Amino acid sequence: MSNYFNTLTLREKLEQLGKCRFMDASEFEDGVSALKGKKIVIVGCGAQGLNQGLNMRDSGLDISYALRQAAIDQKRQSFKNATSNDFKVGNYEDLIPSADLVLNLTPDKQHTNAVNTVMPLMKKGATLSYSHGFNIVEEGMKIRKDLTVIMVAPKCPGSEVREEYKRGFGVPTLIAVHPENDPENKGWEQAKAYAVGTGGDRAGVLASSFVAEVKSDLMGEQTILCGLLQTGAILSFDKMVEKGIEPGYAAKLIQYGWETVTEALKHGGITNMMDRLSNPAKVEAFRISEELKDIMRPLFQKHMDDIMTGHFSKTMMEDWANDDVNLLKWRAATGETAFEKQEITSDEISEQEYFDHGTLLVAFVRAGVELAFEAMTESGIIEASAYYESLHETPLIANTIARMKLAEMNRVISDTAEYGCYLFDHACKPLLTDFMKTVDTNIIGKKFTDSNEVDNQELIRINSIIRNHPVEKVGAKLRASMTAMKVIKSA
Ligand SMILES: NC(=O)C1=CN([C@@H]2O[C@H](COP(=O)(O)OP(=O)(O)OC[C@H]3O[C@@H](n4cnc5c(N)ncnc54)[C@H](OP(=O)(O)O)[C@@H]3O)[C@@H](O)[C@H]2O)C=CC1
Ligand SMILES: CC(=O)[C@](C)(O)C(=O)O
Ligand SMILES: [Mg+2]
Ligand SMILES: [Mg+2]
Repeated sequence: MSNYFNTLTLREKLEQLGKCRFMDASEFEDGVSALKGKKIVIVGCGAQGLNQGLNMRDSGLDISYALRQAAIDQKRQSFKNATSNDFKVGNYEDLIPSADLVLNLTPDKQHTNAVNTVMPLMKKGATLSYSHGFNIVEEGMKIRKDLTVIMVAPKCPGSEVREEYKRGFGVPTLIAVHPENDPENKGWEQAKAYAVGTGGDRAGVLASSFVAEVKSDLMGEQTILCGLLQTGAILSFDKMVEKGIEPGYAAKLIQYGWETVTEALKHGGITNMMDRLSNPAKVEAFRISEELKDIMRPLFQKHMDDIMTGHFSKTMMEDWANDDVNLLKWRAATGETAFEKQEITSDEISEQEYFDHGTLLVAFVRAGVELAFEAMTESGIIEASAYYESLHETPLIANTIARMKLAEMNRVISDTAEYGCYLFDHACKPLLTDFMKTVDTNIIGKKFTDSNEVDNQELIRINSIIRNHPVEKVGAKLRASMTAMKVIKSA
């Protein structure tokens, strides 16, 4: 097996990277009918497996779980997840041969192994599905020619896939059909029905490609979504403690601060998030975020380049082959950080105080979202995809930090995302050493200033730069269509 992306010609690479079409609601009018009555078997019952299955069953589909015999015998978490939710569970021999659609929702590092075990048992003409294209794109997995290969990739953690569905909504989703495996021309119909089953169609579906999904997904999770939130959390916490802010307060300001400031981002983009600051604090946050962008731009570009060349996946796969030595070491080290161990105060922090005392957090988010968006679009990823992978998903990841700090984020995201998150964090912290020396409690921990004096011309100039960034333009369009979909639903 070899890297599939690297076997493509430049023309083919650009064509695949540029696949991104926002699908119209009318394209989902057939609902789940292409999968109605079909036997859908999910392999793996973890973060995505359980939550996608719950949604699809509620949408009227026939779901069961194929688990490894050992997981059944030992009643492992996957077995408990499935049986406690009254799903039918069996081993591969029991369930795979009669499956019309097999959803491979095992961790990426297990895909080659899992697919090689499952594929010989699959009936002729069945469909194999992924929620992340790593195995196909980075490992070059070849699938039997009679099988259809599709992808339905929710742009968020598994826990939020379920929460959004229960709210009557869904999460933006990328769908794709592997061009090498669509012998009966049924891939798109099935992928669309699957996206309706998980509720994704209510939030927005992009007709994408395996290539575009993998390259953008890896970039988002390593940089703004997980990596930068981790780096920003640790550095901001340490700085506050060093400057005498009460540690319990500092930890709470970070744990819930990301969630609070990115909630404003979710509703009205960077413009609205920055507007929640006082005018002088906004001017300062803008200045700092410009500085942060200059410092971190080379690192964001390096992550994008290493993802494109296959260097990232090659080195991560070396760690897989080495029993995850680095992943496990880095996970343990994260658990030992002062931020992670600090108990938070029970004192209340008002919503506005998170902004007023968190100027630096806002600056980190603006810098990270814009840099990730810019690095992706400069490399051929289309804007809507880049928006979902940078701005849209940041609040969903911030929600996991609010629940139980970085440990919870790193537990819920995939192992692939977690590995890339640590990689970025370890490179980013030293880059910011000099910058952090300039940081004081006026931008993290306390209010920037009590005055509201500001230069009109300066404010106008800054507002215009913020509002005219391409992520704001595409964001306004995509958010408008999400609201529209919600309205249709409740009518
Ligand atoms: N985590 C997330 O939020 C997101 C994940 N994805 C993608 O979804 C896929 C699944 O990831 P995720 O949900 O994080 O995975 P998890 O680690 O949460 O779950 C993995 C499940 O697979 C089972 N499993 C592990 N190894 C094997 C194996 N060799 N053979 C069969 N089953 C195995 C485990 O059960 P047991 O060990 O008990 O057998 C467990 O139930 C990945 O492709 C990931 O990139 C996409 C978007 C977001
Ligand atoms: C949650 C998600 O979409 C990630 C970050 O891509 C992942 O967990 O792999
Ligand atoms: Mg993702
Ligand atoms: Mg991912």
